Amino acid sequence: MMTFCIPELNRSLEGSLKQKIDLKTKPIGALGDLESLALRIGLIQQSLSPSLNNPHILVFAGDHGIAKENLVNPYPQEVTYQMVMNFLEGGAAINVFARQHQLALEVIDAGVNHDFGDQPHLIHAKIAKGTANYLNGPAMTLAQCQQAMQKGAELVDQVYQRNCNVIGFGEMGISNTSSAALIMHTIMGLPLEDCVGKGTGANNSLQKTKLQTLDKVIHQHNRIDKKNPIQILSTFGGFEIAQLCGAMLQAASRGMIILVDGFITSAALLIAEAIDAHVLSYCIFTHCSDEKGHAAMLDHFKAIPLLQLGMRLGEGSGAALAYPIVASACAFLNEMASFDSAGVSKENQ
Ligand SMILES: O=C(O)c1ccc[n+]([C@@H]2O[C@H](COP(=O)([O-])O)[C@@H](O)[C@H]2O)c1
Ligand SMILES: Cc1cc2nc[nH]c2cc1C
Repeated sequence: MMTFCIPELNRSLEGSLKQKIDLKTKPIGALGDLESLALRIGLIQQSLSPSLNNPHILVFAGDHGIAKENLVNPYPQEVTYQMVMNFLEGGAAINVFARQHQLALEVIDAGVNHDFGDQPHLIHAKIAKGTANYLNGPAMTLAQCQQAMQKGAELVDQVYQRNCNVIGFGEMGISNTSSAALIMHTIMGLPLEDCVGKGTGANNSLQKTKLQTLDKVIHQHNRIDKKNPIQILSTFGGFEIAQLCGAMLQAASRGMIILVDGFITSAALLIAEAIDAHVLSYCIFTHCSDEKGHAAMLDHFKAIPLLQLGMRLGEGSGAALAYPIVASACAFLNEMASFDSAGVSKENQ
């Protein structure tokens, strides 16, 4: 069993960071949420002059046994590997946004049901060619789950060793909104219908079948221990979700800034939080996805997302889009003049 050691956020610089922010040439609080963002970045890095180094987006891809039945997913399973090829060729939304904002992008085969052969730019971390169908039993064994978490952690360490201190996580996996909904329902205890949404675009009829199918899955696994996050992850998870979970825990252990994307990455974070709640201190919630359930998840994390654009794509797209805002928070803290340095008068009330 792997262990993570996430340091509790040291708040000793909070007062001086707040003072530095308040002394910038602006009315108190006028940079709104950018100010709390700057404070969070300073606390994570334990610095009054933080810096964002070698930002990365890691996209984990995996397939799901349930997808073959077409009961929960509008798109067929092969779209997962086809989109991985698209990522490698540079044509997906995440490629465009990562290029635009100069973010390094890594694509990981966590468990896609395809032989990619020799793809030099793909990170080969396949646990198996897709999970088992959770209608019949757990999606993966405990050993596979731990192996996946370990692999996710190792990949973060490799990026950390390249001097990266800010990392966004994305995913690709047909049917993974179903895994995320099952995890959300089990951990948060909300009714299943509040957790199940349209995913890639289920129509009303498919959404009904999706809900009925996932209700069956919940009944099938009604003896699950709701206090055992690894059991929940191995029962409902995808390999990409398990790698994300290990990756997030390791990133927090290394004191990195974590950019959380949408519904599925947030479900991975629910598991990570249940393993070590300190992980949340290192997270920046980049956007509120349009997927039903994400807003409630963000409330659970007490998160104020940076963006709300009605997006429900995944791939880390929200994290990439929000990166310039995070960079601006860091930049104003470092570069803005203070009232004293610029000779501007302070308020007189
Ligand atoms: O990130 C999100 O909030 C999000 C919301 C809906 C769908 N997705 C993406 O859509 C895929 C899963 O959708 P589905 O309908 O096959 O469960 C998967 O590849 C996700 O990246 C992602
Ligand atoms: C085309 C397509 C692109 C995606 N990117 C993330 N999930 C996706 C699902 C589909 C179907």
